[in-house]
Amino acid sequence: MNNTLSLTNIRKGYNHGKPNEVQVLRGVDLTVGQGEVVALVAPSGAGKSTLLHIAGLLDTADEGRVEIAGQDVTDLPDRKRTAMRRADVGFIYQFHHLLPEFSAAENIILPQLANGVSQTDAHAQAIALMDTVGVAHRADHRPAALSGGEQQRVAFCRALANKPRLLLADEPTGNLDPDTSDRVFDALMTLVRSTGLSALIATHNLDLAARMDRTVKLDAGQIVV
Ligand SMILES: Nc1ncnc2c1ncn2[C@@H]1O[C@H](COP(=O)(O)OP(=O)(O)OP(=O)(O)O)[C@@H](O)[C@H]1O
Repeated sequence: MNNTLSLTNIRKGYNHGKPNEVQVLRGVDLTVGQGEVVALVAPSGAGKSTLLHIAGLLDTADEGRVEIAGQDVTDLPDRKRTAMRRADVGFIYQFHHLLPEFSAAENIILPQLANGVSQTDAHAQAIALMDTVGVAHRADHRPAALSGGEQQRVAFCRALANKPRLLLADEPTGNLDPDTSDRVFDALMTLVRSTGLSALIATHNLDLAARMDRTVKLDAGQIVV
């Protein structure tokens, strides 16, 4: 069976004026199997955001191969990369980035409408997802009226709204106090498990990492055991 994500020998540098002065990723090999939830643990500045952006087709590597669901997407033209990102990848960041002028439900409905889903179906999907993470009763409230934990739960629902194959999360509960982080992480895992999604979740928190299927460590630009 194909892996949902396969990264092979990924290299990425930033110039800072000189050719490749900063080598952030130095030959990363990483896979995420179907339905597998992998923790990505890395010291600050190790390149985990860079790696997630390359895996999610938001950035390109200097070298190496990126495959999503068995398809080599390394050299796809921009238009196809964008289409694949929209259809197949869900992103969650440390900060929710919800649209402030729309309600919680609308924030989850809008990306579905952009993907051609009907208003009725998009609304039903939004409520079902919010129900799974315990925020359905906040559907009509704007983000500013929600707690930090509720805002992040809504952001999880938005990331999953278009039924991606792969979820990429960059410190998804890193902005919350420890108790809230724990509960919100539980909600995320419930959502991920209920959809059978494959996920790569970056965290500094080793307790959270231990609740995933497997942990990979990124250090000095490579995956270390
Ligand atoms: N666009 C860029 N131009 C130049 N250098 C960059 C760029 N983006 C990232 N870097 C550098 O690459 C390194 C890795 O950055 P990245 O954001 O991937 O790390 P990170 O592991 O996610 O860090 P943190 O945990 O602190 O968010 C850092 O040294 C950063 O300064």
